[in-house]
Amino acid sequence: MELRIRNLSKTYANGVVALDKVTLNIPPGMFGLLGPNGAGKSTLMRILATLQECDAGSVFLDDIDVLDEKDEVRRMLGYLPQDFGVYPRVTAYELLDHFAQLKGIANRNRRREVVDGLLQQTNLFEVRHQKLGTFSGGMRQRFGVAQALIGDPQLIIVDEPTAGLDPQERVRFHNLLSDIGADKTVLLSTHIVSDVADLCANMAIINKGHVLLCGEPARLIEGIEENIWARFVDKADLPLFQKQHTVISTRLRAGRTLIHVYAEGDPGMGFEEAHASLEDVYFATIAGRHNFQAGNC
Ligand SMILES: Nc1ncnc2c1ncn2[C@@H]1O[C@H](COP(=O)(O)OP(=O)(O)OP(=O)(O)O)[C@@H](O)[C@H]1O
Repeated sequence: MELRIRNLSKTYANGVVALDKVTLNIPPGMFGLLGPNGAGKSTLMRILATLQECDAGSVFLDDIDVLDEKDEVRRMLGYLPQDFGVYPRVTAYELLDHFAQLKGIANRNRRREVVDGLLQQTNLFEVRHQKLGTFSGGMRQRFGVAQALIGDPQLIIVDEPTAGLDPQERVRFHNLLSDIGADKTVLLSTHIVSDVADLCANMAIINKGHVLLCGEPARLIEGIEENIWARFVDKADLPLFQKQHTVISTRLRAGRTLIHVYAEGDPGMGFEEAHASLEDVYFATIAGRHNFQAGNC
């Protein structure tokens, strides 16, 4: 299913503009919504998940009016919120069974089939009788996906799912999401660029309630290919470089400081053209230097 968001706006009572005329097309497959903390991602996710009202705009899931036909949307939707909490003293099986009841799967045998299937899909079948309080962060997130998948939803929304996971757990979680994304519409909100680089066929960058950029990651990288320059600098000289150039990232490489700058042409001073990455696209966009648009948002 395709999600079409048009001019969606939301201002909180305290005057914070969380979303300002957000327009996006989200086709089937994995779509990454990337932005720093406070960008408006969770607000957007909650509105799409029918948990929060917007002030203006429209959202359609194929021909379902998301803002109006909430019950209809809820039947199609699986949602893993950012602050997904579990009852620590209940087992994975028990809680999933409970959620399945709430989702209206009344028949016991059918429910068992669904719950067992989801536990297997999320690799939790072996630990299904363990209490959720004993689960690692990665296991809890996979459990969160299992509950989001009850009822075979066509649209799945996951909000910041890999924060706090160790590298192995992240890989497992990514594999699970990419399996799901093969035949559903999956909207993944994150501030971790590599999550999007690894998983998403399409993406958008959002900051301060505005969509700054959208398109296919590979094409967005192509669009910035000639504008990213790199060099090592002494840490003490960093403020000087920041004054003279658009420094979009600073990182340590084996104890030395490597900077990437955005420039239309060769900035001289020993810079070399760098192999651009999605991280460069992201930081250049957030820094306001880059607004190449590949495709329609
Ligand atoms: N209930 C609320 N009342 C007032 N302001 C809010 C409320 N919820 C969010 N905000 C503000 O709206 C802006 C967008 O917040 P939102 O949580 O949607 O961003 P985010 O991109 O999901 O960030 P994070 O990853 O930190 O959750 C922020 O400035 C935030 O402080």
